Amino acid sequence: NAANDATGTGKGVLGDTKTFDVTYSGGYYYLDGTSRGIEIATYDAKHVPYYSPNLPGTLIRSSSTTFSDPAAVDAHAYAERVYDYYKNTFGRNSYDNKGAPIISSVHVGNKWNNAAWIGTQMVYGDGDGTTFRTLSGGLDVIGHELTHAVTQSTADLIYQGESGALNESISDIFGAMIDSDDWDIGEDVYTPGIAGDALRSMSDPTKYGDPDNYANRYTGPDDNGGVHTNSGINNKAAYLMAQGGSAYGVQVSGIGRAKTANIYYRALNYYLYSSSNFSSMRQAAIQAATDLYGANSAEVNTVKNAYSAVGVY
Ligand SMILES: O=C(NO)[C@]12CC[C@H](CC1)C2
Ligand SMILES: [Ca+2]
Ligand SMILES: [Zn+2]
Repeated sequence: NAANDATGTGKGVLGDTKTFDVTYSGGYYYLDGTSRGIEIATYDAKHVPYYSPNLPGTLIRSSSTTFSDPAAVDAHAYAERVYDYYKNTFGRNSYDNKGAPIISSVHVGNKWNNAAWIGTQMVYGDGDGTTFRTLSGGLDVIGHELTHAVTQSTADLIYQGESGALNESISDIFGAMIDSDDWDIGEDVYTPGIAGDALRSMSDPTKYGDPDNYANRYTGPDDNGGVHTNSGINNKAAYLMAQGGSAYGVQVSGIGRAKTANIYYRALNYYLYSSSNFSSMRQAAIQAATDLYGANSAEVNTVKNAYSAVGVY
């Protein structure tokens, strides 16, 4: 209850100090905040794998309000940031819009170069220190993972083929909207020894070998039919929608991040469905923009041009 609410503090993965909600009980402060009206709690998995029945692990506590585990500090503080984004931007109360608790486990697996939404909670690996540093250190990664939960609660896009690529792209789009200073994904945790690179680029997916046009999509079996690759096609469309630009001879005038986020959020909630493909993504975005801005609006025109620019009709 409010009486036990307290403010914790600690250094994150990149050495920055942040504060977050904790609860005091019996001589300890726990990474378990309830001041937002929902529970946000962070656990130490103690290296069990992401499929272990022992998840979430041990609720992280400290004998003072200072927390010394950077992975936990960022997982907890960034979960609050992502909750606040969805609540403040769209009025959405947690990933299910019904106030579901947001549970995260850090130190999952052994030097695991990954993070995931496992259907019930978020899990973060520590990385091997070369390919990744501990993955909760990226706000866009946490935004990406929690958006998988939002997608699961709305369109529930099937995680393979074109619907799977859209599932991945929706997570990248909102990860980039929340981590709002760039159009890269994972830059804060990817290859700590190499400056300036990222796992994926939305402004130029081809920079990291992902397609930026439907004609160049991957059609093989790997990675559930290339869900982390073909996401580049829709990521490029979203980038062009927000920032403007030209691709493959098509000019797009940008409508900004906020309107782009509104269009995708509305498409996700009302027009996308589990087997949506890229063509239905185009239609869903046009319909959402029509609802929001009018049939003959500049916004609708931009949506059409953005999808034409990436070869999606
Ligand atoms: O795209 C992803 N999951 O679907 C990633 C892979 C590395 C970052 C953490 C999780 C992004
Ligand atoms: Ca980023
Ligand atoms: Zn993902």
